[in-house]
Amino acid sequence: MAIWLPPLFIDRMQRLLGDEFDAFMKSYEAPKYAGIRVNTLKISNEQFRDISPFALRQIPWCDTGYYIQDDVKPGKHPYYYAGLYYIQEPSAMSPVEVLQVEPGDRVLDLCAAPGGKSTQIAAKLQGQGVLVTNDINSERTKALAKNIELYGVRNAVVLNESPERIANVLPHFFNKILIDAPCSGEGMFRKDEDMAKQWATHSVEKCMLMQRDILKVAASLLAPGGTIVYSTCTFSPEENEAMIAEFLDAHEEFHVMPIGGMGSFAPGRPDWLKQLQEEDPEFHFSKEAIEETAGCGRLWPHLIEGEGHFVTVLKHGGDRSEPSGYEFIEKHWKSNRADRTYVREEQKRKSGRPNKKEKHSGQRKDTAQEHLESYVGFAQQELDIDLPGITVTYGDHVYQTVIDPSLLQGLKVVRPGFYTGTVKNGRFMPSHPLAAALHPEEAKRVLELSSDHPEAIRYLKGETLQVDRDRILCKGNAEPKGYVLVCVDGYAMGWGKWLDGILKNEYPAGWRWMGA
Ligand SMILES: C[S@@+](CC[C@H](N)C(=O)[O-])C[C@H]1O[C@@H](n2cnc3c(N)ncnc32)[C@H](O)[C@@H]1O
Repeated sequence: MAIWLPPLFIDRMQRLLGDEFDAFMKSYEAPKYAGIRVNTLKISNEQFRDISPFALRQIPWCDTGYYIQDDVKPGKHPYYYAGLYYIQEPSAMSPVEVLQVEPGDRVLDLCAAPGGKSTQIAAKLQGQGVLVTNDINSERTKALAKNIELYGVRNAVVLNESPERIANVLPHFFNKILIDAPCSGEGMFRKDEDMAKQWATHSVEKCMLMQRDILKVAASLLAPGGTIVYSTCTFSPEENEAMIAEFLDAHEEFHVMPIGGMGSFAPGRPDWLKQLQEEDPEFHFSKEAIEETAGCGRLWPHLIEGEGHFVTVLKHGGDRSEPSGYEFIEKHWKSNRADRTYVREEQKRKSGRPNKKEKHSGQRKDTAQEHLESYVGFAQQELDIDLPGITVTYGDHVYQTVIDPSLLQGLKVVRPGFYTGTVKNGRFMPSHPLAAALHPEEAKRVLELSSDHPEAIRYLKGETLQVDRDRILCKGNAEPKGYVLVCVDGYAMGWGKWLDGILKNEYPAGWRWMGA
């Protein structure tokens, strides 16, 4: 056998799988599958297939997902830095596919870090609607925010919260919710041997407690007629079918929308639930709930080309015409906003909360207003772009947001919206996420680099480049001097500032190309 597996896990799988066990064990000798998913916020699926530096083979359950050879390094190409694709394990692409996100949806990704599935949801939204992406682990939300920004997402809010606290402020707000639950990770042992070693610590029992709590709250976040997708990357029935049956018994208005037995999804295992119930008095499910779990979907490493996954679509039977929490909130927001701009005044001192003197003199409000004006001036002069939502300032930072900022008060907000830039000494400095989200036709000045030329990597390493005036493509009557959107083969990577034949590099230090 190629990798070490916990003996207790082997015993359990043998008992559960019976005749299938040998084929299952053989899958651990097969190589793991590598995948990338095209980021259609930046490039169409067809265009990417035309320019892909790697040989691509379609993943059956995801239109924009492709197997790549295990020996290529997709993280070492300028297209990765331009956010053209996300490197993702093939089976991990399935939960968002079955959530069936449409432009305009209000989607919550409750356990989102580092953001693979959030970037997939954002691509499906195509900039329309709302994505609230959350993780309870503050360290992991840093990677989540970075991925949202690298992939050019304009309509997301990033939170670092418990599901309960989100439900307190946004009850019944979302029409689609993804719970990619923390789990014991049994399906990832082939991909990541450390997961096998840590299996005892991330025990099935501990994970069940977290999953149960998260599922319990999710129902109060969903609008009538909405959909919850629950997924794990583990095999144990306790974390999968048992969680679903328990949820169904507690929420009679929900049903499983069957996917098991369709396409690549093997059916759920109601027989395993019956067995659990017989062996352990802690488990008790209704007959109906047990039967419904046949509609859950399982991806098995010995049946498909990918790792182990469990996916279930839970549909709320409520009438879609019933007003959702979102409709109440939206009405309140519309009646309370005079124009498209909003000044957030009661921020903490560090990020701009007014001190007593400012509050009474109105000085803080003036500063925020000035920041807004300097952003609007920049946008009018330098961009050709129409962003959804409203502009807000948090201290010196300017964001565009699609959610009423007053709703987020009291929550730990990592990004209140799309971070467009910072105002320093009265001047608006565009952010890197703004550049990453732009298409060349939305910027006044563009420099095109080629992925075949070393200049592209030199730019990504943070080097200053010598660039002749005639290489800066200017729109209308713009002059080459100023902020330039630096692109690779037509796709934005970041900013540079051009003056007299020199392009000052604005690519942020923490994002740069490392190594050769
Ligand atoms: C399987 S990972 C998510 C992977 C992510 N969906 C992706 O595709 O990149 C599970 C995540 O759940 C988070 N988590 C654990 N308990 C949570 C809770 N109660 N509320 C929200 N997130 C939680 C963990 O910090 C972890 O990042």
